[in-house]
Amino acid sequence: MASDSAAKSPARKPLMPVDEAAARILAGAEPAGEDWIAIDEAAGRVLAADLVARRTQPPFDASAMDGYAVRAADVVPGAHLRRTGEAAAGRRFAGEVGPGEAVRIFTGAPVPAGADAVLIQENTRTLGEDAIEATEGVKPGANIRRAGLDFRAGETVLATGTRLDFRTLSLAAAANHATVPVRRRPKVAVLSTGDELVPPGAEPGPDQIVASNHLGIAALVAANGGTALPLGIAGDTVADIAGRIAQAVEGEADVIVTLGGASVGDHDLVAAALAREGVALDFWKIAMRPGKPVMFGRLGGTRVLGLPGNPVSSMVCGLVLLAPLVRALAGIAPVAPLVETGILGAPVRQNDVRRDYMRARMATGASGTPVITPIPVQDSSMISAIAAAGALLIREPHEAAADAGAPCRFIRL
Ligand SMILES: Nc1nc2c(c(=O)[nH]1)N[C@H]1C(S)=C(S)[C@@H](COP(=O)(O)OP(=O)(O)OC[C@H]3O[C@@H](n4cnc5c(N)ncnc54)[C@H](O)[C@@H]3O)O[C@H]1N2
Ligand code: MOO
Repeated sequence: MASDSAAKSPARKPLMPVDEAAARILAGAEPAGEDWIAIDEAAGRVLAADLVARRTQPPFDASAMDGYAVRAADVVPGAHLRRTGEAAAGRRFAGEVGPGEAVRIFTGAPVPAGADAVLIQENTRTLGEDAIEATEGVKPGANIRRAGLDFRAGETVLATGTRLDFRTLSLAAAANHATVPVRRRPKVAVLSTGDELVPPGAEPGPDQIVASNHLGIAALVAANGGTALPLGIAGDTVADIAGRIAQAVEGEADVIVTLGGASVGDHDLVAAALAREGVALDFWKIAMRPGKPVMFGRLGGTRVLGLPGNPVSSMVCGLVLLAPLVRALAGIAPVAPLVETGILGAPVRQNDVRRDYMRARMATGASGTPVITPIPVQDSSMISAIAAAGALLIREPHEAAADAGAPCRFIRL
């Protein structure tokens, strides 16, 4: 954009780099508070303390296969063994396996005393009710999971800061925790602004559109460990916007996100409303495209992030600036989105003063390298384009023109 060129307006203060804005937003952000919750409710939560195993797993030497618990020394091809009982998962064989004996055993059952191997049933033949013939030998220890193979009582199985996902939640449960200490979820109040907005499903007037940004932002907040609190849609008046911000502060939101009204038009009133509520702006406008008019300030312990209303601007700012903050407050590492490298699938022009996050298609090249091709129209109103994009191609301020095949950096969507 020509108006961004420092050369054409030498007196203008340079825009703040995205990384500095992100660092200011994150300054001092750390997880606060802890809840004890039932393990059934804990998926997606973050441990606030180390978890120590409350039992040993497996708690006994257990069979890994269906077959016969035997003394390995007895078992050679053709050996006949007396079948003396049965051990199933949950129901052990109380006796001992003596010389020339075999106990029918199933996967997960405790291995009876006296046995030192499990002969799989495929390597046996049944000789009536009470005897079997081995068709193969077996090595001592074969098909036995030793007690404590997985973990032992008293051992730290999960460290503070671990997010309970499908793997770690299972481990916490197996270690016999019915309740777990987790970090409090940061509360993120989300306010849409604009007279033109109606909620999805409503009947918009001729000059109105359907508000969508708040739902995308709420989904992003939830995915990154926070709880989104809806503040509804404020009309374009300072009083309405300020009133809802006051409500969020009263509700002890950790973060307030406003959507729209961030620019310089007569109806862009978020900055004025924030000022009325006593929010000191740390910055307003940064070297980012989309997302230039983003603003940030604090009111006591509450951080206030004003995102631009253009849907793609709000989503990209959400991903690059808001999600890291939510993750830091939730105690989830790493906070920043992963930046990967690939090659360009089409030439790109020399960039201007703003770091660009271009909506792009992602394909896989011959050697498995990601090939990133920016889509032709980069208008920040196009929700369908970002919904279809596979990546955001990152172009640094003033980055030189580059041809297809040149290395590039991107964030996978
Ligand atoms: N003279 C200038 N005009 C603009 C500048 C500038 O530097 N000088 N910056 C442009 C840029 S860049 C952006 S981004 C936008 C940001 O504007 P606002 O944050 O004030 O956003 P609005 O005007 O409220 O809305 C923009 C656009 O997005 C629609 N919108 C708003 N909220 C929602 C929502 N919750 N869900 C869906 N769509 C929403 C709104 O209807 C508008 O169409 O300013 C440029 N202007
Ligand atoms: O920054 Mo605006 O977000 O370019 O459309």
